[in-house]
Amino acid sequence: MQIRMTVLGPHVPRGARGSSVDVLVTAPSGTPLSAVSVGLADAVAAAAGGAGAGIPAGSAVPLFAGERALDPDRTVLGEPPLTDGAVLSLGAPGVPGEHAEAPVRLLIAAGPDAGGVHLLHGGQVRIGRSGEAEVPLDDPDVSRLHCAVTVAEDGRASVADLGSTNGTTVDGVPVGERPVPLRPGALLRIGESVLRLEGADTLEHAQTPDSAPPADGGPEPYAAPARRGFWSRRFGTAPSEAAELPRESRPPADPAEAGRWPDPAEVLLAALGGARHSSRDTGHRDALSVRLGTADTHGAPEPLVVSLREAGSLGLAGPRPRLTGLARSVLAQLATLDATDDLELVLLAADRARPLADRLADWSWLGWLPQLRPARGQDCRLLTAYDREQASARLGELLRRLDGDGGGGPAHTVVVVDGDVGPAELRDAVARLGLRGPAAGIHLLCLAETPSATPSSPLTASYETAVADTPGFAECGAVALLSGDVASFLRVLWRPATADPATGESGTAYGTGRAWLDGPGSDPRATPGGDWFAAAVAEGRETPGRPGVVDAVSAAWAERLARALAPLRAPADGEGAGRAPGELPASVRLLDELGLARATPTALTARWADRTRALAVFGAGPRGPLEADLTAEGTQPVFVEGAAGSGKTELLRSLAASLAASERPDRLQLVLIDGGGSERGEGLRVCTDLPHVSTYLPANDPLRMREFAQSLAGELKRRTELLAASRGVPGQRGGGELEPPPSNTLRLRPQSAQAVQSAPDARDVRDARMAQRLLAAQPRLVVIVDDYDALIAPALGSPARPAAGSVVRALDTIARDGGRLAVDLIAATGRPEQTAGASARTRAELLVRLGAAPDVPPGRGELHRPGKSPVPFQAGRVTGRIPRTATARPTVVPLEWERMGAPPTTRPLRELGNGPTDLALLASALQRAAQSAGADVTPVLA
Ligand SMILES: Nc1ncnc2c1ncn2[C@@H]1O[C@H](COP(=O)(O)OP(=O)(O)OP(=O)(O)O)[C@@H](O)[C@H]1O
Repeated sequence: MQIRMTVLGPHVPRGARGSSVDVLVTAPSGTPLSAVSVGLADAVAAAAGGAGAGIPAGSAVPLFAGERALDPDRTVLGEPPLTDGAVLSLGAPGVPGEHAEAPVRLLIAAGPDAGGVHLLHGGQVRIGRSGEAEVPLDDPDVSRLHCAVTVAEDGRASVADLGSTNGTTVDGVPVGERPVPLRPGALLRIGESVLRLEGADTLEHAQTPDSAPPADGGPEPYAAPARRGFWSRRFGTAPSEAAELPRESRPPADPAEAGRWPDPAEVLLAALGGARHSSRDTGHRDALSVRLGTADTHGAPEPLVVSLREAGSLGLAGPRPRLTGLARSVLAQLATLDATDDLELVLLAADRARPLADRLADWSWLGWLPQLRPARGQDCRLLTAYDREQASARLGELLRRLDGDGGGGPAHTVVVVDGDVGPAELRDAVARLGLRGPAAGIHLLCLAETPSATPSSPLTASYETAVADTPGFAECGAVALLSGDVASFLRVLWRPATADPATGESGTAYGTGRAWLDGPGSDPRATPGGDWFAAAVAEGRETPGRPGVVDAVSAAWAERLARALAPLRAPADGEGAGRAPGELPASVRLLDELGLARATPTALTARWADRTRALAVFGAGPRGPLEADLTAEGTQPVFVEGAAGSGKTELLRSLAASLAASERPDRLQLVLIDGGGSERGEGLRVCTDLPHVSTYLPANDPLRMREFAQSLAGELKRRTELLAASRGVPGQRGGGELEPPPSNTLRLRPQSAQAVQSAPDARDVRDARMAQRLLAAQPRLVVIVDDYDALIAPALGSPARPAAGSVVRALDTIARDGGRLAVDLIAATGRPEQTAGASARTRAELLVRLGAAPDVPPGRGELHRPGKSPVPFQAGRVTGRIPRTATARPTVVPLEWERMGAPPTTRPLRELGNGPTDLALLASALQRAAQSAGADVTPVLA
């Protein structure tokens, strides 16, 4: 399990360098905070430049979530408040959280510093540009101390101007220095900002019956309505048909539409509400639609909306930081309002013209969003690119989808292209995505740094600069250009829609857009570049006809929103909805699939006590570990087919290891056979340290092979006779009352271990109950055979040749009768044509095909069962060498956002070629567990 969180250092002013660190915690689920608290403290100390940062030494490092002290032994990683995106403070309580009981909230609904939600507890708050203001507002047209809002004890609010330069209005009526009432819902305008009060009664009203408590229940004490409630309040049930969005958004005439385009503050509240899904799924009429700002229509703000589905791609141009503020608002809306599982976000921020630190400051907040996690098997930890290599990887993944390699995964992808991407081939790749992407559900959000459009720098200049500097900008079907002295205005322009030459219809914009974008010349008006734009400006075709005020939000706002969304995970697939094979990991550790990342003797003893079964774990399946209980009916023989190098031997080792982890060695024994002898490398010999292995037979020596075959046949016979005896000899007391075993298994429990220690020859057992007890006490025997084909058809001159037949015959008996006798067979073949007629194959209940598809990693396979559809899986790996630290204890490593887009193989957890293998770790832990359990092994076979 991996959790990303932020740890704030003690007594360091917020924002000071090194005062906080983002970390990635890797630990088995259920790990208490105490196991990582020292690691967290070390990470903070390292970020602050070593010791002396006021961090208490030793293990007793107090940690807080907000003001709340966390009990290190009772707070568990992965559970609230220790979920993805959490913020902890070290040594001292953190900043107190806002209190949900506040009677009134002040929302910054629109403007260049939109999104703020301020809880008013009563008394006066001053609003202004100054740091002195209780509600600071980064709006250049707002005075330093602009106006004051006072909440009386009865919850009623009033507002007064504080002698501002540009004045204050409430619902269009100017406000002087004498306080006037400010009712919930009334619009308070100062500078370019719109503020709105929500009273306690509005809040209660907003709570709908399906509101869920916040997902983290932790340090964010907002009383926001849950997201589901939020949407149902506005839309009722989600419209399922995609209706066309009006190209020019009009003020909603229908009051039911009033909340259709939530302002940034409402978006934040929706995110903090923490419900799992928004109802804006792919079929929703407003899916992928975003509000960019507001135009003033008779004093009422009218949303400026662009649908990415209609525009294909959207270009934003203007000076920073307003440009980034607008882009954040757009992305926050998509991440919050569109269904999490339907949307994927990708960031390309590899423009070397800007220092990496600036790019990280702009974008690291995105890293917390669940929509940036790779869900289509992309080779990275986040869908981000901060350098050319990562940009090339991201673009490659996206372009492959244009070529039909869709895979499973989210329906829509929005790619943020922040400035240039570098070499010509990458620029071309972005342009291709801009042209063909929308038809495949891939939309660009192109950001270009340009001067603000002013009388001295016309719109066309902004557009030309944007097209020249940011690839993909020329392909955008709609562009929003920031304008005005301080870039607090914006203009939205659309490319002219043209009829589809094929049908003559003007369908959705990207449909028609594609027609003319794909081939310049297919429409005479559609010349690439700025001609359409110049024409639009000349014709005054901006939409709407006058500038609006931009919605821009701060980095802190965006990070807060993203952290709130971080713990949202895709829900489990519905029954029968398997994951596409491409989504399986390229490699998995068996220990992770076993839930035994820390293979300690205690954990193993607990596992043995917990499951007295023979659990064979194949690896990672579409919905968690793929496993089979060999004591259940219809699970053996297990037969594995696969070409050389497909991972057969490793799979057999994993099966052996998982069986050993599921049952005590005195109750389950492993018999291992390398059918190709010992010349073929390590084979199954590496498993012989597992205390369960009673026999290892490399097929080299005919003498040993014959002895083995005899002893195996003898054991099978003994068990067959015991079984017959246990079913009772007619006429004998008690015999007739016996029930047959419930399945093909011997599940009977031994009543006394002593009774079976002196196990007499089965023929001497005359009493059925005694026979039953004896049978139940027989250890289960699992025979695992690699290179079975080499036994069936030994090479000419092979030393195994004279004796192979006797071994094969004994194995045939197991394939036929083993289930009843608690003897199981697992066999693998590299030459399926040689083994097609073998009983193990013809009777196989579980058939594994490894490497069935081309170009799959070793260990990728499918499990076939008669009459069922095959299940894809990635076999567990046990002979990988992983640094001991990774397996033995949880780790805390600083998060390097700029490296999250690189292939995960470069992370410190990769196999290093030193340290013990997982198999060796497991074997030694099993030995110790067996010792302390007193589980002596008396090999069943001679
Ligand atoms: N599940 C796995 N995950 C990662 N790597 C694997 C996995 N299984 C096998 N490999 C790697 O693939 C290579 C081949 O594996 P293995 O020897 O198990 O294949 P095989 O099918 O038994 O081949 P052969 O028939 O030649 O013996 C080895 O280098 C192994 O480390």
